[in-house]
Amino acid sequence: MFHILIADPISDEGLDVLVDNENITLTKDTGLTPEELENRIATFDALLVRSQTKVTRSIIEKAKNLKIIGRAGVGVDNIDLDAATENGIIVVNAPNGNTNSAAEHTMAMIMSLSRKIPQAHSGLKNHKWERSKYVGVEVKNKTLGIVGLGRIGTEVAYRAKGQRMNVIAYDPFLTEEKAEKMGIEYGELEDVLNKADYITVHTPLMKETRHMISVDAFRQMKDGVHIINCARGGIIDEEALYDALVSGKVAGAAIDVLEEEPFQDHKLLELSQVVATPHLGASTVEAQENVAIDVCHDVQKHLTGDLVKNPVNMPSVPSDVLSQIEPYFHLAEKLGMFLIRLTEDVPEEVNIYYSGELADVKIAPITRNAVKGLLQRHLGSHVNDVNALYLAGKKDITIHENRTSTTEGFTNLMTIELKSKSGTRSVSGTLLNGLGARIVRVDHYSVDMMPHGHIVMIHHQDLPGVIGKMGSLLAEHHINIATMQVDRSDIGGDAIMILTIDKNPEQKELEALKELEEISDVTAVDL
Ligand SMILES: NC(=O)C1=CN([C@@H]2O[C@H](COP(=O)(O)OP(=O)(O)OC[C@H]3O[C@@H](n4cnc5c(N)ncnc54)[C@H](O)[C@@H]3O)[C@@H](O)[C@H]2O)C=CC1
Ligand SMILES: O=C(O)C(=O)COP(=O)(O)O
Repeated sequence: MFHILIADPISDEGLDVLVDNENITLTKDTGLTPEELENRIATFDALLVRSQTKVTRSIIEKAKNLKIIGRAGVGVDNIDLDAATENGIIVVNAPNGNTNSAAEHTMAMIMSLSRKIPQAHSGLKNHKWERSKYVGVEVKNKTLGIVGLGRIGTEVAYRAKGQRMNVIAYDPFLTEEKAEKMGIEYGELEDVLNKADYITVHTPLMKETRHMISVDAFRQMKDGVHIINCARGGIIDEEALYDALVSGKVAGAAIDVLEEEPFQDHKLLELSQVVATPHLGASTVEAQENVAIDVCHDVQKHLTGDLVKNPVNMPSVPSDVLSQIEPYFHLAEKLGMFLIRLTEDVPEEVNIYYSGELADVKIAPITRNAVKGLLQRHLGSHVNDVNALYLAGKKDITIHENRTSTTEGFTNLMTIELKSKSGTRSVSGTLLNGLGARIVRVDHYSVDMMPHGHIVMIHHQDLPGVIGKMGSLLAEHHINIATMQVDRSDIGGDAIMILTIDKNPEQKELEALKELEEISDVTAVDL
């Protein structure tokens, strides 16, 4: 049974996705204080939030059962992503569902600011007919500067063009060609600041964007510029904005978000040239349904073992690519689990070679599964796809991915090589069409075994009678051999025997095998 805590208001249309699942229980408890959330979180498998709940490191560290945090919206600046990743908790968001609403809200703010609609409305409500006080400006032929031309910025650009505005945009991923195609001007941040009559920000809030609109940025702007922030508080330095408004450098500002929310008492709100809404960019019936449905689908997928569509702390995999690579996840994990048993030394370096069909697919998710398998021996079930690479880094294990053309006759081949102080061990595996996963090579020995069950790997000397002795010894211990593979380097030289047996061997049984003089090493692996 999975327990989901809904800590912010999430649309019922989305929750319906989860309600029908008999393995899921939903607990709605919105408005918890950080301390209350910290005290409650331990029993939950999933947490659903919007922007209001701050999911801090201390909450995450108390969340011993938490597997997924779902953000019904775009911005994840309220979630400590590093802490989530370190603790193997996947974070998913709903990046597409509120784009339109946020863009429409931005346009509404631009128009409100230009025509002083909120101020005039509030005058009338106070029984004041003050037509001359609320003379506005047209937006037609004015230049809108967009900082951050992602989903929302792009939609704002198209709408502004519909209002006959000129648009100039800055985004690290915007090229001159793309700008030209969109019929907008391409600029650096400086150009946007210099040329725009209206400046609207649509970047995420991150280290790089915190206070990107600062005293210095305001200095570069035209006198009488209008500022709009429907993205995140903190992108604009609020002190600098206040001063620029008071000095008249900025004619007006429209604010949907501020650094500290809720913000009913902020000094910016005391200025008549500021119009504000309480973080309403995504607050439409449509957007809330969209984001809730998207995020609930992902939460359900993750809890039932499927891959999610919108991971934030892991690269996402398009579904057509996923269908190609998912069959390899199991093989990769088993190869990692097998290989780590072949050394008692601290792993230092892992090289993963992908060849044949595998050389042409997206390999990063397969690598994560291989590393997960490798680390599980020492780190236990705490390791998962989300934190495998992070934990490997923490243990100073370097991971290299390589694509090669050496297929050794297989249509696909994956080899993992593990380096430690005592040397290099390796294992290769393939997916046989219709027959599933096989381990086909261990170090330089060829084998053909299913990566499944109780496996005993024996290094011995290639002499007549060794196999018989081993068989008799196992029989004495009532151990039945299910499959056996043997390979050797040369006649009478080193040889390898891989057995699958019907039960987990006890230590004393392994010790008994080691006592046979022709045997140099015995390793048991449970896959
Ligand atoms: N007020 C509200 O209710 C809402 C606010 N938002 C906010 O809007 C933000 C943008 O949302 P989307 O457009 O969906 O995200 P997005 O990821 O599609 O777009 C963000 C864009 O910012 C650009 N960017 C990043 N760093 C930059 C920098 N230093 N300078 C210029 N551009 C930079 C990125 O390249 C990207 O194109 C979200 O992060 C969220 O915080 C989103 C929805 C509703
Ligand atoms: O999606 C976003 O980033 C938003 O800012 C919307 O926030 P909300 O879900 O309305 O609290």
